[in-house]
Amino acid sequence: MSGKPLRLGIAGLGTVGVGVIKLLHENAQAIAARAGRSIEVVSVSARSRNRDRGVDLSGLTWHDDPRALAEDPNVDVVLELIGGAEGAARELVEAALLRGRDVVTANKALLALHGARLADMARENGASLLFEASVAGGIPAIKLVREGLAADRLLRVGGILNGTCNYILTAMRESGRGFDEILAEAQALGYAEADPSTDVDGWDAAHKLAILAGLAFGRPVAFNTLHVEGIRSIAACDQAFAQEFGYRIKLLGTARRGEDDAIEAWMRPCMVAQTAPIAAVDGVFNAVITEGAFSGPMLIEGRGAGAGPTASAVVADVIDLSRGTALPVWGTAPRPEISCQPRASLSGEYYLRLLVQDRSGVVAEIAAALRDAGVSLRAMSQHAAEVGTQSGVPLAVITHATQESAMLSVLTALEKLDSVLAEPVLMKIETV
Ligand SMILES: NC(=O)C1=CN([C@@H]2O[C@H](COP(=O)(O)OP(=O)(O)OC[C@H]3O[C@@H](n4cnc5c(N)ncnc54)[C@H](OP(=O)(O)O)[C@@H]3O)[C@@H](O)[C@H]2O)C=CC1
Ligand SMILES: N[C@@H](CCO)C(=O)O
Repeated sequence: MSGKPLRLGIAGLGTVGVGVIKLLHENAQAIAARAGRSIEVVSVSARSRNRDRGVDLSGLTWHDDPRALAEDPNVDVVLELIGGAEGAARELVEAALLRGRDVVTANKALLALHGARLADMARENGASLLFEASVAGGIPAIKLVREGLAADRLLRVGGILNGTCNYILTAMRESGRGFDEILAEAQALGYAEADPSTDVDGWDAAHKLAILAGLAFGRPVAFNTLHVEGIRSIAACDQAFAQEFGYRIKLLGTARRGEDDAIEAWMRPCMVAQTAPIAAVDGVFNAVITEGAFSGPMLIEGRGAGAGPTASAVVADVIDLSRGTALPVWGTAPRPEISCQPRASLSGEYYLRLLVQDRSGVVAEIAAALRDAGVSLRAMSQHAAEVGTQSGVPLAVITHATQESAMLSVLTALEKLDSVLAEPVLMKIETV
């Protein structure tokens, strides 16, 4: 074991930052044995200096400005655990990389939006940038794709990448209650943020998918070309229809390699068969799926968030740096960003749910809209009006395989019908 410790500067002392300090303390011996030397925290930064964080910070250098960690001569590795694609987090990471200093981060927004530029900065300055904790918390998703499957030609990556959404969808299904009620419960339990939009509107999961896709296909994807939908529109009746048709609803992300290496990538609520392995991934758990031309399909399930799982991934990156095993950011020499194919080019079976007037001729109007777009029906069901709701009944159809462009035409036609009382809900039926 080397006599010289590896010295860390930690910016951000919230859930993850404090989790890292606790893990380094509680598992110090095993970590030092694996890293080949001891790992020491020497400097820290957060907003509020006086907050009791439940860990002993005495003897550590405190920086009010996290960017000072990039220049602190006693720091070997900077840990960015602040969060956010812009502001202090981005400034710190860029400042550290520009000085050739190695960085470990858990920040998926930063990587998804600025990964291409950060990879260039890391390469140009001989620094490493590691981010295992940014995707699916404690699941070693990045190592799986970048290292374990390095020899394969990946055809698909994705999975369930947001624990808050998976918790909400699971609780809705199990209890029959609506989205708003379960969201409030998730907030009370500390799963969802006070402003839950990053989670429930799909952005957090989409950031993670973009990172996985970048690693799988050896180049960053242009994040603004990903199709992103959240789960706010899912109602109790959708859960009931899903059950009836033999499906479960999951916020699912997929990035798929198409012909000529074009990339299809989306994050959206989907129907998956009740018998599919991913349908059984419930509650706050995440699952990462890969499919390689040589390795075939794979699914890993685990805790995608929380202090312990996330700190475990952060410290694994630190151990890699200590061992000298860090790799290029996207696993290969940097290549330019690639755009995802437009939504209209997708295809598959679809679930379409409407709230419609309960009168003669309505089903014929809807069937005509589907017929005009060349969409064939596989199944249809109508439920009684929910007690206490306004007039209108939920009606759902399952289509045979079709182009998404055809389903978008159907939506346009339905907008013009007086019999359709609310915005339709369209979900892809995904075979995983
Ligand atoms: N929580 C989780 O389960 C997971 C989180 N992540 C990622 O890890 C990162 C950290 O998340 P988490 O620990 O939950 O976040 P928290 O909100 O719990 O902590 C953020 C920390 O950053 C500090 N901070 C905020 N702004 C500044 C600033 N301008 N200057 C200095 N310090 C600042 C805060 O200081 P103060 O405490 O003084 O307010 C706080 O200590 C994020 O990128 C997140 O996406 C990834 C996987 C899972
Ligand atoms: N908010 C995320 C955890 C951080 O990645 C989730 O619910 O999965």
